[in-house]
Amino acid sequence: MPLEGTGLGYRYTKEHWVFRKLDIRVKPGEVVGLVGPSGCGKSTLGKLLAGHQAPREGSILLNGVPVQAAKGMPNPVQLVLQHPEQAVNPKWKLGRTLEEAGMPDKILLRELAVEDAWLNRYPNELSGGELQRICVARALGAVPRYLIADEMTTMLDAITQAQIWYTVLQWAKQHQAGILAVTHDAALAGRLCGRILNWQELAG
Ligand SMILES: Nc1ncnc2c1ncn2[C@@H]1O[C@H](COP(=O)(O)OP(=O)(O)OP(=O)(O)O)[C@@H](O)[C@H]1O
Repeated sequence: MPLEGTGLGYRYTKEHWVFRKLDIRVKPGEVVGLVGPSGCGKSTLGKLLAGHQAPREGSILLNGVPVQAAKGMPNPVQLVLQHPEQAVNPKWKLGRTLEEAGMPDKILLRELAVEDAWLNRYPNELSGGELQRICVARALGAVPRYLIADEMTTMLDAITQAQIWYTVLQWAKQHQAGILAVTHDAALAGRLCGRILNWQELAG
């Protein structure tokens, strides 16, 4: 069940293509790092792969068919962003946010050190690291085939970063899910990933 982008092109304005003719393939169970300079288009690519934006050119296929969620089901390609406060509804208590994609099981919540009391709070009542644990729980609770982790732990302290990645990698292994980790941190990518893609090679 590979996730495959072929001949991808995207532009925000008429004049400027962020990238064109980009090919990328991630296999089930693979942990792939994507590194490249600021502004080159990594986050844009992540949004395309997760279906948040449609490519202007090219196709994105999951197991040979266009990526789409079955009716009433969460997207099989989940995206976790760097800033969790931008990814949740500020007016919803976090229990509601978590339930939206299907309540993650208790073991996963415990492994991510999500406390029950947080579910009864609003996003602005948690720290960035606590809120990011909720966002990771929500993404994995959707039981995705692929996780796009876009600078997922960049803003967090080293211990929280390590805890979150440990849980995510264990989960991915158990579920044979693929991961694309977008990061500036080549050392982190080296520790986590079985394969590293350099933007320059990818975008030609
Ligand atoms: N909504 C938008 N409207 C116009 N241009 C945008 C928009 N979002 C991103 N861009 C531009 O598209 C290019 C790629 O942005 P993107 O966020 O994908 O890069 P990135 O590689 O993820 O960068 P960084 O590593 O700094 O997060 C940049 O030149 C950026 O300014």
